[in-house]
Amino acid sequence: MPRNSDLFSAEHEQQRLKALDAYQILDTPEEPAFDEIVEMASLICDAPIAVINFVDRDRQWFKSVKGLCVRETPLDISICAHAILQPDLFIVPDTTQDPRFANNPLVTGEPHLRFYAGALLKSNDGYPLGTLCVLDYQPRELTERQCFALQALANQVMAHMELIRTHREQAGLIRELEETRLELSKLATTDQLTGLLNRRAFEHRLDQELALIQRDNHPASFIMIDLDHFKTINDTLGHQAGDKVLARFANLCREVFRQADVIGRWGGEEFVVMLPSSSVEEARHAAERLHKRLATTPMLEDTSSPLYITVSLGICLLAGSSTFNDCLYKADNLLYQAKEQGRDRTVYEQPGTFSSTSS
Ligand SMILES: Nc1nc2c(ncn2[C@@H]2O[C@H](COP(=O)(O)OP(=O)(O)OP(=O)(O)O)[C@@H](O)[C@H]2O)c(=O)[nH]1
Repeated sequence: MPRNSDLFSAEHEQQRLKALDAYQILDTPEEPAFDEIVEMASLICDAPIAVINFVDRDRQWFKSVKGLCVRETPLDISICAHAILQPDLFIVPDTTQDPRFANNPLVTGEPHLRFYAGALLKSNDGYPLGTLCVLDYQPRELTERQCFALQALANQVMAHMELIRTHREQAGLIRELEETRLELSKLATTDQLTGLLNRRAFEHRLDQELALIQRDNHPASFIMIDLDHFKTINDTLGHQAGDKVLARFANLCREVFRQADVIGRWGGEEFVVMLPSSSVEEARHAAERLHKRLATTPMLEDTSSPLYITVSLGICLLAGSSTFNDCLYKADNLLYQAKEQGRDRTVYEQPGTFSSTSS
C-alpha cells in the first residue's frame, strides 16, 4: 500500500503505472458496462460531462466518456492528474478561480470547463489509476449524496475491472492447464529416446486399426524389426552410442515408411510398424527400401570408421479375424526365423507358409 509521502516519488509513479498496466485496460474498446456507469454519474450529479479516465505516462485516456468528443488528452493539461494525487474526492468548484487551472487551455478555450469533481479509481493494492469524474460549464458544488454516489460508482468501475482481470487470469490458467495436459499426454504416448509411439500407444493405435479392418475389411500389414547384433554396439562403443543409433534408426524409419504408416518402439532395439490398407507384398517393398537405406546410411559417423547396421524383420497380415496377440505372435516367429537364417533379411507371411528374402 503506498504511503502519502510516496505519492510524488518517481518510484511510486513507476509502481502506479505497473498497477495500471496489469489491468490491460488502456486502448481497449468502449464497453456498455463502463458507459452505463458514466451515464449514471452524469445523471446523479446532473453534469453534462462524465468520464472514466486513466492517467497514463504522458496522456490521460478515457475508457468511457459522455459530453466530450475526444478519447485522450495530453497529461500536462489534465485535471485528473492532480486529482490522483489527492487522497479523497477532488473538487474544483470554479476552475477560473484556481491558480492551478485558471490558465488551462481546456478552461480558457473550448470546452471552457468551469467545474470538476473526480472520485479516485484505486487498484486493489491502493494505487490511484485515474478517476471517475464529472465536469460542468459553470461553477458549482456537489451535494453530500452526490459525492457519496460518485465515489460508489468509481468503486463499481474498479470492481468491474477486477472481475475482467480475474477472468483473463483464469482464461490464462485454463490455457496453461490445457498445454500441460497435451504435453503430458504426449509424454505418456511417446518414447523419449526416439520420439516414436511407445509400446502402449502403439497397441492402442493397432486396436483402433483392427476395429476399422473388421468394419471395412481392408487388411493392414504388421512389421516387427530387430536391430542385428545391437549388443555389440553397446559393448564396443558404449550405451550412449547405442542410444544414438536407436534415435538415428528411428529417423530413418520415418523417412522410409509412409506418412500414414504407424511406427512405434516396442522396447530395447525392437521396433514395430503398421501399414494401414497394405498387403504383405507392399510391406515387403517398404522392408526392402529399409534394408537398402541401411546399407548406404551410416548410423554413426563420429567413430573411427562409419557404423552401418543391419536389421531383421518379420512381416504378417493384420486381418479382421486377427487379434493383436495373434499378430504379435506371428510377427515374432517370422522375425525369429529371419535371425535364424542369418539376419539382415525379411521373413514374411504367405498364405499357409512363411517366405524369406535376404537383403
Ligand atoms: N543403448 C541402448 N541399448 C539398449 C536399449 N534397450 C536395450 N538395449 C540393449 O540392446 C541389446 C540387445 O541385445 P540382444 O537382445 O542380445 O540382441 P542383439 O545384440 O541385437 O542380437 P540379435 O538381436 O540376436 O541380432 C542389449 O545389450 C540391451 O542392453 C536402449 O534404450 N539403449
